[in-house]
Amino acid sequence: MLVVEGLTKRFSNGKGIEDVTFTVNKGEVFGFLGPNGAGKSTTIRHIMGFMLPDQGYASIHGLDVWKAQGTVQKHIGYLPGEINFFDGMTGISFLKFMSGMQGMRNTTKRDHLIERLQFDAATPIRKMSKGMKQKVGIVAAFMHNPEVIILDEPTSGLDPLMQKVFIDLVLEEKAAGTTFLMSSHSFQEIERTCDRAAIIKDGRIITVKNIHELQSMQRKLFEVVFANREDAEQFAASGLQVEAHEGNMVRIAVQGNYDRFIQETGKYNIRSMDVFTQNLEDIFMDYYDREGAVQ
Ligand SMILES: Nc1ncnc2c1ncn2[C@@H]1O[C@H](COP(=O)(O)OP(=O)(O)OP(=O)(O)O)[C@@H](O)[C@H]1O
Repeated sequence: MLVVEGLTKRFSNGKGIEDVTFTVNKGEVFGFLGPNGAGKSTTIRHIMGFMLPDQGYASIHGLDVWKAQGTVQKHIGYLPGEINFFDGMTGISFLKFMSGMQGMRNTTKRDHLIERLQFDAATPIRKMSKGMKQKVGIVAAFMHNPEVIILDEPTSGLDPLMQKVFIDLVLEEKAAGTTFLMSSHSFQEIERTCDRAAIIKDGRIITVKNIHELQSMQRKLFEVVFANREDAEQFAASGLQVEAHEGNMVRIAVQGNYDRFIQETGKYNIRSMDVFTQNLEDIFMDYYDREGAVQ
């Protein structure tokens, strides 16, 4: 459905993207992950046909996004990373304007989305918070039932409840066969929605992983408090990866395989247990540190 092949753009400051290549199949949700400045938005702007690459191309439905910009954009819903709407409009007047551009008359889906995202669309955009603007942008990207939806950090500015609503929306559209490309810093969002994800750093794709591989890259820290000190000591000496040990508390790092951790904890009387999950940035950094060179 979406093909990105050798996409290269060098800005005059030496930054940009280099030989970015991946494909997204119909009905797939494809994540695009990487630290700030890695090249996610630049790649997405090329896919939208807003920028002419120095080399390579992107195509949707077999149509080159640059050459067939007008046709291709009819199939796409797009949420930009930085939303600059027409400040003079209200949310609803902006959405009506966008529907007009898309030649869309049926407003059922638009109204349904506004209801799901719970915001007052009559508010002037200049008075909207970042989260509210983000909601307007999400409605604009979804409301015309596009075949492909491209989202640049869709949940930045949304509270946890709305992030969940957004995830549900993506899953519903995915079930209906919509194809997604989504850049994100949120592991939960990627984990809950994506089939595969590309990791980009310094303008280059480092790797493309399926969601299970990605999950196995995630390290979790378990902070276990034992009923007595001796148990804590024995547990800490059991060969698991101990990050900290103080009195009755032992903090263990687990990556991928939980079996041994569960076996060991099962032997003792435990008073409490907390789990801390690594965020995406930490996973990238760990990954780059370990892998070093580009794969
Ligand atoms: N028009 C431009 N002119 C010059 N440099 C640019 C331009 N657009 C982007 N860059 C640079 O290219 C690199 C990639 O930027 P890009 O916005 O694609 O990163 P990103 O992965 O989307 O980051 P973030 O997570 O912060 O949104 C950055 O170093 C950025 O400063």
